[in-house]
Amino acid sequence: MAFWSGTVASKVPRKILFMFTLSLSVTYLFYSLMSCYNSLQFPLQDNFAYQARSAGTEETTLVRDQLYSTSAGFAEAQFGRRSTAVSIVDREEGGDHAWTGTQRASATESTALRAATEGDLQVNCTSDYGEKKLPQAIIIGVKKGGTRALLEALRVHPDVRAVGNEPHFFDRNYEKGLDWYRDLMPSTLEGQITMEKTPSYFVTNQAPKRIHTMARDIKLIIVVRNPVTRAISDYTQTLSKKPEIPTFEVLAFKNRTLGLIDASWSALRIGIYALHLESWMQYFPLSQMHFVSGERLIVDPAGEMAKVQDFLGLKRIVTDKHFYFNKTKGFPCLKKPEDSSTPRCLGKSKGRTHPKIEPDVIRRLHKFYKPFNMMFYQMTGQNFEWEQQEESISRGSLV
Ligand SMILES: Nc1ncnc2c1ncn2[C@@H]1O[C@H](COP(=O)(O)OS(=O)(=O)O)[C@@H](OP(=O)(O)O)[C@H]1O
Repeated sequence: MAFWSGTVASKVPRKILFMFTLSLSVTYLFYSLMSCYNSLQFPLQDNFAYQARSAGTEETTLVRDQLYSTSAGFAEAQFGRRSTAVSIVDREEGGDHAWTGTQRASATESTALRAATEGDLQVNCTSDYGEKKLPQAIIIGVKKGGTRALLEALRVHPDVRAVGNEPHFFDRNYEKGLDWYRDLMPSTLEGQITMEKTPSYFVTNQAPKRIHTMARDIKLIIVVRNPVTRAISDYTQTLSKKPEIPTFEVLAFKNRTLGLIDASWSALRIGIYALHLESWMQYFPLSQMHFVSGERLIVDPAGEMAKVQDFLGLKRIVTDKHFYFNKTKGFPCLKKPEDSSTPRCLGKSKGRTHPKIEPDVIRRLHKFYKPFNMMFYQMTGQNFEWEQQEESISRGSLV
C-alpha cells in the first residue's frame, strides 16, 4: 500500500491514474450491465419469447410477433434455449407437487447452481426487473380439480407469470395485508398477467368479498371435476398423510343404513359446487369466471388451454405441441415446462391410484350430487356431463 501510494502515485501523473481507474470502472459497469441483459433474455423462465420483450423496440416486437406465429418447435430451433432452471416446488398440501422431469434438480440444487454460474449480481438483476403486481387472474378452485396441471400449463405462456406455491392469502393470510401478498408475486413486464392458484378460495366464505375489494375486475378460473371422483381424490390425499383414518364409506355417511350422506365432511361438501358458486355470483358476474373441465383437461389439455387463453385475453400460444401423453404416468405432461427444457410430468401426488370404493356408495353419492350438479350446469350454462360417468365410476374404471 505504501509502495503504491508512495512510489507509483508520485511517479505516474495523477491524471493517468484517474483515467486508468475510470476505464476500469466503466469496463466493470459494462460487464455488469451485459450480464443483467443476458439474464433478462432468459429470466428464471426458460422461455425464448422473453428475447422479444426485453428491449421493446420495433425490431423486438417483430421477433415477438414471429414467436407468436410460429410453432414452439420452430421457435426453439430459431432462437435456441438456455436453461436457468429453478424447480418450482409446490409446498401445497400433499407434499411434492412439483413437476418431475428426467433431470429435475431440487430447488436448493438449482438455486445453488444458478448462483455459481451466474453470480449474485445477475440473480438480483433478474429478480428486480419488472414490477410486482397484484394478480389479475386467480385459479380459485377446486381442490383436486386439476388446478396444478392448469397453472403449470399456463406458465408456459410467455405472457403469464405465476407464483409457484399457493399463497392462501384470502383464507389463511389475509391479515398480512396486500403488500405481503404483492410481494409474493413474481415481477412482471408490461402486458404480462400475474396469477396465482389457491383452490381453497372457492369454498372460503370471505374470499369473494375480499377478492372483490382487491380487484373487482379480476378474472376467476375454476377447475371443476366430477364431485364424486373429486371426493375420492381428496380422501386419497388425506389417506396418504394419515393412513389411520376410517374408510371412505364410513366417512361418507351419517347413517349408512338410512343412506344419509354426511355433507358436512369437507371431501363431500367441496363438491356442492352450486352452493359455493352462489357466494361468488353475489360479487362477480359470470363473464369474469371461467370454468375448466377437469376431465377434459386430461383428455384434451390443448382444447381446454385454448379456452383459458381466450378468456384471459392471451394469444393461443400453449397448444397441442406443448403436451405429450406419458403412458407410465397415465396423464398428459409438458414437453417444455416454464423452468426447464426437459419434458415434465406432475409429481407423484398428482394422479395417485385411488382406493376402490364400494359401487353402492358411489351410486348413492351420484344420486346425492345430481340436483346440485344440475343447478351448477344451469348457473354456468355448461353441461359437464358427470351423470354420464356414473356407470364407469361404479365399475371402478374412472377412479
Ligand atoms: N396432467 C396431469 N397430470 C397429473 N394430474 C392431473 C393432470 N391433469 C389433471 N390432473 C388431475 O389433477 C388432480 C389434482 O388436482 P389439483 O392439482 O387441483 O390438486 S390440489 O388441490 O392442488 O392438491 C389429480 O387428481 P388425482 O388423480 O386424484 O391425483 C389428477 O387427476
